[in-house]
Amino acid sequence: MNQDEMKQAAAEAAIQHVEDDTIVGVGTGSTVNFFIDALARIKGRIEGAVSSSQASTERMRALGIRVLDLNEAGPLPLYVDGADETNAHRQLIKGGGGALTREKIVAAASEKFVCVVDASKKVGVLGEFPLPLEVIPMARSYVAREVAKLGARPVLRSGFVTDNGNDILDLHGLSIVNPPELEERINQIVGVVCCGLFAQRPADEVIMATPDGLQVF
Ligand SMILES: O=C[C@H](O)[C@H](O)[C@H](O)COP(=O)(O)O
Repeated sequence: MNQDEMKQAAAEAAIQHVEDDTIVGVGTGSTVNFFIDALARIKGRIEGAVSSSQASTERMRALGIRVLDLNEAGPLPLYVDGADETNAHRQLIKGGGGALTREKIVAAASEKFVCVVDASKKVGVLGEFPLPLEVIPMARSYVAREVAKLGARPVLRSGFVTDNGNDILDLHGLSIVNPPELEERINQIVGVVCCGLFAQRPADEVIMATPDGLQVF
């Protein structure tokens, strides 16, 4: 199985969590794109979806999936999304595609967060993948100085603007031994819109595709 086949296997396995006549929260990225394709095949069974990015919205609309505003959808039973890294505690780094803020909002508004990944995403300690922060543009230098005090090497994602009109700082060089604590500290820095650590609210279930089959934890 190559990496794309593993992403597809994990994403398609998440379809079993989708219940009839519900609104599904949908994440962003190459793994979730396989989930969207699978969701399109059962679109007659669901009421619609809430999207976490412009990219996912466009893909779902092109496939005929009804996309609703989160403010009109109410609490969601299920959110399905990928991740850039996961540890054994289902704590995640997300935001490689820059969609972390809307992803965190939709995840928070959902009862169950199912994360779909291939085996390359599983790590012992989070932080090898640079941790994305969405920041208000006028605050980016201030935030960069503050996160440097935490041991990070912040790099501005050049030429990238989030769906919310903000910048992304990617934090290199972190070995995140206490993810909830770091998430809390970063959340307190003025100018940070969202931290790509999903640790205070980890995934409820990770479906990980490996060359030998699916693992669920
Ligand atoms: O902003 C992007 C999201 O957090 C994605 O879920 C994450 O980057 C994983 O994406 P992919 O499935 O393409 O590896």
